[in-house]
Amino acid sequence: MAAPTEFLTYIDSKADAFIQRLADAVAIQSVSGDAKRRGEVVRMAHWLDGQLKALGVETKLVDLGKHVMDGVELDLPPAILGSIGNDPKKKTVLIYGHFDVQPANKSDGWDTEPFELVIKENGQLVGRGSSDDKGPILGWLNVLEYHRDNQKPLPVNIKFCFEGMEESGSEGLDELVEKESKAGGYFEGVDCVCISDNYWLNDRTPVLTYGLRGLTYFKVTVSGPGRDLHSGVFGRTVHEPMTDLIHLMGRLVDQQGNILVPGVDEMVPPADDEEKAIYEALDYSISDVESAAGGQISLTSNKVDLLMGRMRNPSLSLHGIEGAFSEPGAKTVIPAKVSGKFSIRLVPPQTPEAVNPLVIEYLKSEFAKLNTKNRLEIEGLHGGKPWVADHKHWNFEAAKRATRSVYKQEPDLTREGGSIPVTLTFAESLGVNVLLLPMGRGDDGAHSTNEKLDRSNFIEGSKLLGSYLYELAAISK
Ligand SMILES: NCC(=O)N[C@@H](Cc1c[nH]cn1)C(=O)O
Ligand SMILES: [Zn+2]
Ligand SMILES: [Zn+2]
Repeated sequence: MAAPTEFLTYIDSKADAFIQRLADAVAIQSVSGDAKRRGEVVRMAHWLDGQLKALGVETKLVDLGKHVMDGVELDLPPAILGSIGNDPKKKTVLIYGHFDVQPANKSDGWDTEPFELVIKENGQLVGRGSSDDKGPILGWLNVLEYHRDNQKPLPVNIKFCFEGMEESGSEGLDELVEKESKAGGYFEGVDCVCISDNYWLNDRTPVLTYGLRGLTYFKVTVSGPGRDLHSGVFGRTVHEPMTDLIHLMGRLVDQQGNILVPGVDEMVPPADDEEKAIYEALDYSISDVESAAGGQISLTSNKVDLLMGRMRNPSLSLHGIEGAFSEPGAKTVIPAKVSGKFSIRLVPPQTPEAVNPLVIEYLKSEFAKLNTKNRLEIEGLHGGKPWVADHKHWNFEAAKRATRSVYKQEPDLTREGGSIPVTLTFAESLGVNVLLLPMGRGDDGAHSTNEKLDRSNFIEGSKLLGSYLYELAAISK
């Protein structure tokens, strides 16, 4: 059953108001990884809660307790649970999204202020969180607004689960999901789950996503001197922490992306011809990755190898060094304590539990080879397992039908290189199918500078989310 035509025209007619609401959401600097902005994440939770209530959703804010970040104890932002519709004859879908965002500062290289949504002439809506994940969350609100304004019943019952810590390890959420998935819990009766929090492969073909990579994130600290030192006084006189750390970081991954930690790449069985044919059929090219990356830097010119690198192979990325001199100028310092940050994206059968001991043992043995008198500390910051779903399930079929009706295109079926750790928790705790139904394009620049969501993806994407609910209602289980 396609969505009513008046729903589609309503979404078009309200486009400017919907974009203004996105601007209001982007203006709240809900950076979960920045202790100083924790109040903004909480403010975002209250803003979203108010929006949901105004649209007829019964909500509750759930206190997730406290956690320690960078040595400071902080209150976790509340999760929002919501419910609208309770008709036993209708299916119940659980919708997840996150209202926190990655850090962003204009000085990182943004052309405009990251927390002021800019509407560009080419239709791009530029601002932190526009695509990841405020735009998609607001897409669901746009759907609710049509039903409220036109006094139309929703075709399905909806439960919502929105969190404010996804970009920082989803602290506290697994426990909540596990608890509420039990008999008598908030999620009782849920038939399927839908998450809109990833991206198309390119800028033209919609996708449905049935896999995510897992993640394990490390902080490796090398320290020795009692304070920062003058390199003219102490250079070639003491063991320098930065020299040791750079050596360790340089021993993790090679220039072709091969992971040098023994046993990590080897855990993953090679793809056979049948699996390679799946990647060959996807609408993707080397120029898609290079234009999205903003440079001619792809690791290979073989499309299948490139897609396997993103979707079904693990990867190790170096993210940064805390404590290193990073200001403009030429300070001649020997930093006393430096912490390298890196993470590994995991694929089945890898798990953080299986991979972490290999990484820790390797770092220790490489450090021992340095014969340094400095100290090494290794911390696992957060992690999550990879997830793969059955894409032949009726939940995916409903999304396929909705994609055909809104975009007049057949969606590609993809596995995503990123991670949404709670996805597997939903799948395992509820025992139902989980679908990823992205709104944004592959070149949106999520986590990067000048993150954007195209106006057409926001508007057509809102139609897609609504149409999916109608197709879900109509499809046989
Ligand atoms: N849109 C999903 C997403 O961006 N997820 C993050 C999760 C994460 C983990 N640690 C920091 N962020 C991702 O990087 O994949
Ligand atoms: Zn996200
Ligand atoms: Zn993200």
